[in-house]
Amino acid sequence: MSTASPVKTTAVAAQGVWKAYGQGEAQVVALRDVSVEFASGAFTAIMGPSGSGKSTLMHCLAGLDTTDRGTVGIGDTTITGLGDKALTKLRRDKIGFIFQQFNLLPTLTAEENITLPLAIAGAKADPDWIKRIIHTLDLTDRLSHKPTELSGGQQQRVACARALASRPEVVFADEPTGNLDTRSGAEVLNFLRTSVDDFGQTIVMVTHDPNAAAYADRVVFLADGQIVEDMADPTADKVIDKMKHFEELVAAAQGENA
Ligand SMILES: Nc1ncnc2c1ncn2[C@@H]1O[C@H](COP(=O)(O)OP(=O)(O)OP(=O)(O)O)[C@@H](O)[C@H]1O
Repeated sequence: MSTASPVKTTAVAAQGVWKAYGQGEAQVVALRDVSVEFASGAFTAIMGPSGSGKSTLMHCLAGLDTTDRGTVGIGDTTITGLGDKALTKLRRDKIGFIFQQFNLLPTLTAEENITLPLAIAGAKADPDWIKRIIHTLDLTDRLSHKPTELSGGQQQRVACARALASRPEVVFADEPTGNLDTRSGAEVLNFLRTSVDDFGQTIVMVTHDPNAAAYADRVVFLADGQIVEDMADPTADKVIDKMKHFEELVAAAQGENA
């Protein structure tokens, strides 16, 4: 049964975001006036060439980095200008993260890794919800294992369960299949898709892989710090085709910035 609301609200929004690193001649402008909205209950992929600003955008959206100009909102909270303490609380309460390197704590079991963020937040786990995620991820037999006793695919499925445990407003996934073989990667992507379709989860995923992007509802393409394309209902072929034209897109974006 789908729990997603038929009326799409905005889970994450960036408005006029600029971000530069360094000073003077050495300055790199990573984001140039980026405005983008991510609907609740949708799965969006962010793609673009290396250095196009994907990680910077995700870090700014997730409150892991500050913007130079512009605003970012998560749900009904404007996070721009929040202090460290408020940002930490917001990330803990409203955001789930999935990283390429899994980032599980090696001394804890799979189950402890899944529930640790809730414990740190002092929040009570919803046992039925946790059970449902663990069952969907086929981790029931692995809960007492430590990360070193799990395959890469199993570790990433534990990381998925951890990200969803608090039912966050949005899950940011940074190359979640980058370290996985094709089969394990497909299992993780199928789960992310299921979490959107069945649980109404919002997902924003950075990826280089057109096959991974095809699991999303939408692909936002970045080039040279700007959004150059917004594709609905992607297929791997459509994405590959678009990537072939990236040199033209980059040239067009650079022409506008000249
Ligand atoms: N902390 C930093 N200090 C200086 N420059 C940075 C920093 N972080 C990113 N950059 C620069 O900003 C630009 C955008 O980087 P970003 O990592 O967002 O790109 P990306 O699209 O995620 O790249 P990749 O696909 O290679 O991970 C690049 O030119 C990068 O070198």
